[in-house]
Amino acid sequence: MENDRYAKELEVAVRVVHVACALCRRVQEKLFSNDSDHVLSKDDDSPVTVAEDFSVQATVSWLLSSTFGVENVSIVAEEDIQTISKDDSANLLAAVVNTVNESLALASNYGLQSPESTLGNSEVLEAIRRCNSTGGLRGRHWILDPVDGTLGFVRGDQYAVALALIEDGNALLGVLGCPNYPLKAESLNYNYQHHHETMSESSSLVCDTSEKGCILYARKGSGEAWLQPLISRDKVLEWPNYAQLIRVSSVDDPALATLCEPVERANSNHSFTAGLAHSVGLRKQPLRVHSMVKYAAIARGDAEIFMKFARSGYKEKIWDHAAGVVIVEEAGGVVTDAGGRPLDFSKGMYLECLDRGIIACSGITLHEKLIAAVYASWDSSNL
Ligand SMILES: Nc1ncnc2c1ncn2[C@@H]1O[C@H](COP(=O)(O)OS(=O)(=O)O)[C@@H](OP(=O)(O)O)[C@H]1O
Ligand SMILES: [Mg+2]
Repeated sequence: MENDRYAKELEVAVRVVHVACALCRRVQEKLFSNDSDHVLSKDDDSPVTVAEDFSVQATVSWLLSSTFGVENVSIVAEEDIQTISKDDSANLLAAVVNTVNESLALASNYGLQSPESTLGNSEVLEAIRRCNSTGGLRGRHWILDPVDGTLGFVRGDQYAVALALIEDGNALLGVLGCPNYPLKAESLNYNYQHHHETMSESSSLVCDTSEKGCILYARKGSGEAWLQPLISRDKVLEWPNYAQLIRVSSVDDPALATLCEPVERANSNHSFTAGLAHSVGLRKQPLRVHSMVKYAAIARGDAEIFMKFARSGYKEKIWDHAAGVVIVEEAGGVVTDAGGRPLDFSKGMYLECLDRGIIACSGITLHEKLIAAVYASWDSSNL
């Protein structure tokens, strides 16, 4: 039956992302209790929790392979095996193996199989190495960003675990774990560190922990996007875990619409997007949000527009978008490049054919206005 297609894959993917989010929350708790061993540096010098990235990648890889069979699982993921296989990476590997085993031991709480015995170095390395697919036009591939928005993660702000399934180049399933996105978002400027300080000052707020963090997911063509709360660590995940349907905002008046964009100027040209925003009549201050939580915000109706215009020469990666695009589209939104074309996930690891930038909107009215504004202003921009 058409409706049952990919139902198992989607359920497993959501359960796996629950495990990954629980892992991230544990690491982040350690990070903010002054355990700074977790903060290492990536080759590009951006602060990043390298151990965390590898741990999530190994955990997701092991769980998908044990559920569907190693031979049936191809994964395209952000982290490659080089960094962790170096001779001087023994401490990093030990930390990762430890975190992976802690996480997998809890997998049965999420309805997944835990390993019969703890994994050794070589098994964890093998799980990471298996994520070496490059995707493409043929076959079925899982697309994973283990920790998207690493800056947001180290700042105690927004970050996401993103898992998508593409088949023959089409993004079919999207799952976004957003561990710091409150279920009832008064503000996307929500800050984890501040939240914890406030909680320790006031015991009456302790019950709020269950209100923090959610997973969004959707299957392409279903016309439905769902949100589940994360569960606290002493609970067992009962499917479908209070899943609720989500829908994009119905606001189509630019004066009332909220724009979301990357925090870092290096990742998107803020002055160009400000020009577009002004020319279509946006009046509100833009929200700068780390990670694919921007897609989650559009899908949930907390904002109406997401735009990203990277500097020329930067190639967008499929794992930074695939899960978010499926969820926004099924929640009723529109996502294209700046030429109005759908994002093409069939060209390998990169969005090779991307025209200039990405525009995601809650509806077609805002989207058409923005595309027209890009055409009107592109030539005078310096991008
Ligand atoms: N120069 C440049 N331009 C555009 N995009 C870049 C660039 N460098 C990195 N990246 C990718 O952007 C991902 C983070 O995007 P965000 O929207 O979360 O950025 S921001 O933190 O809000 O500024 C980030 O994902 P993560 O590495 O998973 O955090 C990168 O894949
Ligand atoms: Mg990313």
